[in-house]
Amino acid sequence: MGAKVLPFHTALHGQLGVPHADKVEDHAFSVRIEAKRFKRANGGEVEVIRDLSFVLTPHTFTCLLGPSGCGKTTTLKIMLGLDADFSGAVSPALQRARFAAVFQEPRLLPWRSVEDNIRLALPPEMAEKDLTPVLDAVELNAFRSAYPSELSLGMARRVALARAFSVEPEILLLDEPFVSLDEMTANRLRHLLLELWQSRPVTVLMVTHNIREAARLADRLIVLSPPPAHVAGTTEISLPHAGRSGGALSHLLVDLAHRFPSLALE
Ligand SMILES: Nc1ncnc2c1ncn2[C@@H]1O[C@H](COP(=O)(O)OP(=O)(O)OP(=O)(O)O)[C@@H](O)[C@H]1O
Repeated sequence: MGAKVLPFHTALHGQLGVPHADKVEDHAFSVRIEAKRFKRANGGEVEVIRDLSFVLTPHTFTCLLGPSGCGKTTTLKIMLGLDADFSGAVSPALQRARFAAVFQEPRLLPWRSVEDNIRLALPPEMAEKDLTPVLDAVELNAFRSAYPSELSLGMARRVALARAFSVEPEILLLDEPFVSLDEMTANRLRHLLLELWQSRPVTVLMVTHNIREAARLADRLIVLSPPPAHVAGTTEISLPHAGRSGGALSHLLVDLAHRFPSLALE
């Protein structure tokens, strides 16, 4: 199955004041996984992904949803170049892009301060970068000299977000970054992510199980099938983010649950 080119999201580009690309194909980030298999301990193989293709339109916020074990993390790993053992291809634009990734575990070096954890991720040309704005954004300036053991999980996740944003990525991949946080902290971080995403052009792909989270953050959802995973459906969410609360959010969720019944069961 060939890569699908999905419609260019002109409304969002207008909203963010981002110049239109001449041709989507020049800039879009495409992923085509014809097959991904894992070896089993008994010597057999299991096919986790088959004919999974999607295109990320630049500067959009996409959520990747699907049943547990369908290959979402594996897809991110392939995109990050951490798993090359698959048949298919990712677009050259994707391979060239500056990446940042945020995982469930903040993955901070315990022997380094907050500031050093962020600074270590910077490319050489940004070595002297002023980190005050990004630390202000995550409200951690007062903790820039603190060590990870002195931080709560929510604070450590904020450091991970700040680290990801400080490298000024073209693509930000997030793998359930807010799971197992209390709802208030998770909401604060979602809001922060949205603000950071709106503050500069970055293409975001976030894996989540949380349909409510996806409905609040994404402007596009990609829903995967059970394994071997392929794209079961995609949908655009055009409702402005500021309006995604109360009755409007409930309507959106009902509509999504109707369109993708498997998500309602997650
Ligand atoms: N290194 C590995 N070796 C063998 N099997 C693996 C390996 N990594 C993942 N798998 C298998 O591949 C399948 C997909 O795993 P993956 O972590 O990508 O799923 P997921 O959709 O992210 O799951 P979840 O939503 O539960 O986090 C699972 O069945 C998993 O057991």
